[in-house]
Amino acid sequence: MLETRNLDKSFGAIHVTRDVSLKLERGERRVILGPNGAGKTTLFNQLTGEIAPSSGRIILDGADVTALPVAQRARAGLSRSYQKNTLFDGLSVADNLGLAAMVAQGRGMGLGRDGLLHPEVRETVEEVAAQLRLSDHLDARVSEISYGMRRQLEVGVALATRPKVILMDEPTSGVGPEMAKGFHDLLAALPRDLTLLIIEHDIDLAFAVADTITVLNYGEVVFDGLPEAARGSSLLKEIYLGSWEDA
Ligand SMILES: Nc1ncnc2c1ncn2[C@@H]1O[C@H](COP(=O)(O)OP(=O)(O)OP(=O)(O)O)[C@@H](O)[C@H]1O
Repeated sequence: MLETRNLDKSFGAIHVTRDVSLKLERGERRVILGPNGAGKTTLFNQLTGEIAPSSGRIILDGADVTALPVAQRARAGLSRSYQKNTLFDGLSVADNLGLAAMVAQGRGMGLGRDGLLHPEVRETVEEVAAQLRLSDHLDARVSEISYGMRRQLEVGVALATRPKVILMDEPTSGVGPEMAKGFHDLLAALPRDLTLLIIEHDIDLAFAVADTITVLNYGEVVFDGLPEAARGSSLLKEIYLGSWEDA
């Protein structure tokens, strides 16, 4: 479903991703681990098209998208849930989901409320809200909901575009451990044919949601495989030191 072939990215003399080759099957949930500065976000930026790789290819659902701009990759089924807040604070939860659905369904923003009231848009809003346990908050303004709920809504906005693949950059950053656990349960319950690639710092949480794990260190893939095998890797223990001991 999503593949990278020998992705390399340098900023001047700084080599940030090195020969990164990954292959995600449809429905796979893969977690990317790695210390600060390992190149995780830079890898995501290349996948979405925000930055161009220095060399290498990106294949989405069988098509080479390496040269496609961000919007076209999104239309081809690649969606990203951002670490930074990309929600419309003054609008309701329903309208944030509705706008994402409208655009993805090719209905222009110019239609305004008429577009939001379209049955297909409403259906998507209700379905996504149910998946992310936001149904009771559809009429709340984003500025009124909790931080944790905003993080859920960010995933909802990505989901409302009906993507094939969602990239999530630390979806639980800043939320407490209890909430983070609930959040990962939500992710685990998403439709099984949806492919997820998730950057996560917390190893326990990573293991809770991952089918497979990739570890980046200094821009290089140093582990790629099943979580059970990751647990046994001495290289990972070295990279994570203390935090690994707690896992
Ligand atoms: N535009 C840029 N120009 C120069 N160096 C950059 C640029 N973007 C990223 N880097 C460098 O690339 C390295 C990897 O950064 P990146 O943000 O991808 O790591 P990360 O694994 O996501 O880290 P974190 O966990 O802290 O978010 C860092 O050393 C960073 O300073």
